[in-house]
Amino acid sequence: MATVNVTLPHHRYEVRIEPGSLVRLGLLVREASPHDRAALVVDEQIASSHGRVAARSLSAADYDTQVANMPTGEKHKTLGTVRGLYEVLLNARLERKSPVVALGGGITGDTAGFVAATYLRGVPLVQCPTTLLAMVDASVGGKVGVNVPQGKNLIGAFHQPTLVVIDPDTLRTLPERELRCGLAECVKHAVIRDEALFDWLEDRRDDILKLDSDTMTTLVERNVAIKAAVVMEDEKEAGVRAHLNFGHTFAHAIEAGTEYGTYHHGEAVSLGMVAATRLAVDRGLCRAGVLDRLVTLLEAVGLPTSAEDLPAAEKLLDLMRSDKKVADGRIRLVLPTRLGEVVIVNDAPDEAIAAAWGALSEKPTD
Ligand SMILES: NC(=O)c1ccc[n+]([C@@H]2O[C@H](COP(=O)([O-])OP(=O)(O)OC[C@H]3O[C@@H](n4cnc5c(N)ncnc54)[C@H](O)[C@@H]3O)[C@@H](O)[C@H]2O)c1
Ligand SMILES: O=C(O)C(=O)C[C@@H](O)[C@H](O)[C@H](O)COP(=O)(O)O
Ligand SMILES: [Zn+2]
Repeated sequence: MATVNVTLPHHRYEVRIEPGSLVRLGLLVREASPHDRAALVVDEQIASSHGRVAARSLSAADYDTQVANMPTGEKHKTLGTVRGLYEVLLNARLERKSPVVALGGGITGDTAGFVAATYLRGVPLVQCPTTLLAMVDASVGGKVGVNVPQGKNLIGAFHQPTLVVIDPDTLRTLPERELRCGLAECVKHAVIRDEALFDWLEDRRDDILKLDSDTMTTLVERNVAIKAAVVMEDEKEAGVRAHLNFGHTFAHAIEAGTEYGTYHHGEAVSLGMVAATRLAVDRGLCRAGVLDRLVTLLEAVGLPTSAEDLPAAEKLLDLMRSDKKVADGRIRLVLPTRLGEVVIVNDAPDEAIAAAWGALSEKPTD
């Protein structure tokens, strides 16, 4: 069992990483957020499996638990879903001290988290991630929110959890496509902060894809530590937290530009990191060898590095202008200078960004 502490100016919480801990969820929630009632928001896909274990555990810890199913998929990370969840909480008369427990991937965590941030102006949130992506990234750091047609996560809040409970054993039921998506954010962490993690991912990728238990726990621990460190340095993205957005200005444009239906977030991030790194190479910010190693690793774990079905570059550029990092109308991009280090640039010409989009759409040559 490992615990990563997240200490912020006005709040602190534990990220508990322990195989088999889902059965003890109720007791862990009671320690962090005692009350007689709780809401369990669960991804409908896992409601009858992990959801049942979590609901039993909460009841055994004396929570009167209101279970709300969250529809699966990025298309449902909307204000419409939020409204439905508000109804459940209101009808159950949940109070200010009643925790909302989010069980599922990042889509459940972000949506239920936004509900927790706004219901009664804010109630305790417990993140219980069941995808690799949500374990290593989405469950930590307090970004919650939903998508709109204009862009990803454009409506949201910062609402830090009271507790994060990670049971890596829940990954055993995760489809392989989703495991690969989680690895995209792990590669991102390695590129922005930790060259040694990049080496380790190159070495251990087969153990990871086989879900070797010790390897998975180490993978989650190392990535949570990076995410927590960045968030502790800059909780509300006034500065370095933007580094966690490496690849995301491109990724979010892909997701919105394809109506949130074609690419999963991790896949879009994979494409986005390739585009951003190619731009960095073109602008002389980093060596071509970095791009080569990045593409090789992403492909080795089965993530996309090119896409022929993207919308036109003008549409994607337009979507990039809705990014939350835009300042004074300028697109701000996180670009690598070497493995383990990135910089923020705001002077990449549209033509250079369009060229990076164009290169992404080119068929790779053997
Ligand atoms: N808040 C943040 O800091 C942050 C960080 C990264 C990503 N995100 C957001 O997270 C979302 C992506 O999250 P995701 O990749 O977890 O997607 P997701 O929530 O859609 O989960 C992926 C799929 O796995 C299924 N699933 C979940 N757990 C399972 C399990 N244990 N066994 C079997 N199936 C399971 C789900 O039903 C879904 O089909 C995006 O909306 C992204 O914007 C947020
Ligand atoms: O926590 C952060 O900060 C991140 O940027 C993590 C990202 O992986 C995540 O996708 C996040 O939701 C993107 O942030 P956004 O502010 O661009 O929506
Ligand atoms: Zn992300």
